[in-house]
Amino acid sequence: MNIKFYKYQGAGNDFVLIDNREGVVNQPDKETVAKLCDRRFGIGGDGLMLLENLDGYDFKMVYYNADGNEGSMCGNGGRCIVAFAKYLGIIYDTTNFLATDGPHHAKITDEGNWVSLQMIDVNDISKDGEAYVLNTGSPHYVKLAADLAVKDVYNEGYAIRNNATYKANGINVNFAEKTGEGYFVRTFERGVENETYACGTGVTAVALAMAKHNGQFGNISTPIRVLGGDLNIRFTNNGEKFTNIFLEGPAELVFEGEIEIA
Ligand SMILES: N[C@H](CCC[C@H](N)C(=O)O)C(=O)O
Repeated sequence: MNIKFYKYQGAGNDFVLIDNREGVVNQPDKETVAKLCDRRFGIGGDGLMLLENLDGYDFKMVYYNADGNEGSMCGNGGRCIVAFAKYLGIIYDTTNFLATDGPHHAKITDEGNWVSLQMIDVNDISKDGEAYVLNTGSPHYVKLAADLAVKDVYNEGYAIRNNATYKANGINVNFAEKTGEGYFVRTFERGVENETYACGTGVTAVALAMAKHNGQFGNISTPIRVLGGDLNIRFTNNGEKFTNIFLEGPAELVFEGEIEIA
């Protein structure tokens, strides 16, 4: 059977999207997802998303990691599916949709390529040695690093993600380096099991962890550069919890086409 797909990217974090409002795809198996996301044998992407109908919301976001497993929340994917919903004419400039970690509110520009996505509130940030560990919809490990441009992110990230603490459930590993107003961040992603060009829940985790690290309170805005572009995170830290968290950045349709799935 041939299905129509749309390829999006947000700061170089790239996704295959399918309009599943009519149920063209029924819980795709692991092999099908992995093949669609394969850069040589398929379309290529860090993940696959289905946009589905859901009462009470504009749509539901169903997210799979590139390895075929259903993932936790994906921040850049969330921004891309908002741009997709606008492209399909489901929303105009604001939306409320449901993802695996709960309801999300987002705003999108008229041109449809800049999305501000509200993320879940965060109460707990724990420590693992010098690193910070927190859940921004997906689990993240955040560590400050020097000379990040030349760091071996694959091997160091792989070793942390597969150590005794994290091996069973996995974790996304972010390295952050202070630059000017903000940070430069590189991420090894669980479920892709490789470095990606950007990770939305990851840069959100970095911004929150660094506010804790630096003892910053009140309304904070943190610009973050990643391999695939620039993102911004706005939030409030009252000392006990982080609220009003918004992940902001580009989301673009790259191409669309048809592919045969079993
Ligand atoms: N790229 C995503 C994260 C995907 C989550 C996935 N790697 C997992 O932990 O299941 C983002 O922009 O937030």
